[in-house]
Amino acid sequence: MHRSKARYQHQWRCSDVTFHCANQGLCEQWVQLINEQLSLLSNRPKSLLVYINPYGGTQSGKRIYEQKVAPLFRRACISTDVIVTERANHARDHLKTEANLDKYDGVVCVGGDGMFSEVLHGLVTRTQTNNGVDLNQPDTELVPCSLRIGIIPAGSTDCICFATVGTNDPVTSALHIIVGDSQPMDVCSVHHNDVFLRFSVSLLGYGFYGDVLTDSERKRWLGPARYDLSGVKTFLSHNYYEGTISFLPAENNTATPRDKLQCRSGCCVCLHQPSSKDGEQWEMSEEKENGGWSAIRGKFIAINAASMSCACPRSPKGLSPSAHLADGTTDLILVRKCSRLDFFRHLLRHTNKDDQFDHSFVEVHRVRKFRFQPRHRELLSLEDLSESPKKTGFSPICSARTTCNYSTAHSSWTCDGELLPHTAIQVR
Ligand SMILES: Nc1ncnc2c1ncn2[C@@H]1O[C@H](COP(=O)(O)OP(=O)(O)OP(=O)(O)O)[C@@H](O)[C@H]1O
Repeated sequence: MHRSKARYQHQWRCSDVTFHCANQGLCEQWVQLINEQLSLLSNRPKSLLVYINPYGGTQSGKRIYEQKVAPLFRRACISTDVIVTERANHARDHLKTEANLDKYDGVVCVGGDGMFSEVLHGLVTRTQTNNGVDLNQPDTELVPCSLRIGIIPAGSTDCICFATVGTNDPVTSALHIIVGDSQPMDVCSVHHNDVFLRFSVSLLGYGFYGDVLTDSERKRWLGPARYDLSGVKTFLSHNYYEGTISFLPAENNTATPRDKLQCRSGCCVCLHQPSSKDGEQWEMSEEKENGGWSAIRGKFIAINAASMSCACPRSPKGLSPSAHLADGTTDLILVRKCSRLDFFRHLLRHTNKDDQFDHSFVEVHRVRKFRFQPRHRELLSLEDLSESPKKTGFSPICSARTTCNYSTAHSSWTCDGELLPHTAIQVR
């Protein structure tokens, strides 16, 4: 009841307003004047490139676009080029190399968070390539993209749409796109040594969420229900992982992850953060803070970095309810080894009003950068493997001892719903 009410508050609907006038000449003047005024609104897009993932969520992306969104774009006189993707990474590769971006005012993705991530990677990579920026340099300054990305939700979780628009509703998103609304968003770059891995805008999760994703990938045929099944299985496995997490706190930031502020469009915390235009200032303040790195070594059930609240219909507050969309920080949440019951109590707080960080085994830091180093090297030798697997409870049934040890010494990082190939990462 409460949830649907909250979601309804953010829903937009089209409505018709009829003006009456007996004089046809005057009517025509009105129409001409309204059209002239609309064409002066430069933030409204006139031409869009649309990618539809026909297999996202319940496989209804094409129908959603054709029935709910295309008619609105037509009424708003927006011209579109529509590409229905034929394979994973089709949209990313097309944007990276082929798409004639000068033709468009924005790119729209019809799908879930994975589809958004594809479009983000395509656009950001293309912009860096065009400007000669080497993504493998972890400290390089990225050139901002000139095109905006619109999301028409048609995936399983649609967390990025929910966290930015407040609801997962294709009509609301289409109307925001039509009127030219925009919301800046932090983008984290993730490196392994000096190799660029991926960008992240929502959740980087090691341990619990990494394990849920790893398991759910094997159950894709189940559709969105796979997350529930894998969630229960991972919860019962109750694994923990050892490693060292180092981070650079966002010291000058006035807001904290435990204040009750919720970031919304026009948020004053985000508005007062250095923008990419102030890049030089930013670099200088980072230089000064270089000594300010902290390190925590321990056994963790979950390490989560939330660059936005990560709210979704199931968890309306998200993993970090007060995380900001565009303040240049991410909220690093460390859940240390604890009992299964305690971890359950922590998870439950994602769905109710209680402070989810108010547990002795949970800590949260607002950071600008962090690094993670697993205790065991990624390619383990047989000697390393002789150490006992780190488990607190049920062990998966497993015949090859070496495989068991390797898989229990490491989790994987989920990066906005994609698995990373390395566990030792640097994030900025
Ligand atoms: N034509 C296609 N065939 C197969 N996979 C595709 C195709 N187009 C895109 N994909 C891939 O499908 C994956 C999932 O898509 P998407 O994010 O749209 O849905 P989802 O996973 O159901 O939703 P969410 O990410 O919100 O949980 C993406 O990683 C994307 O790269």
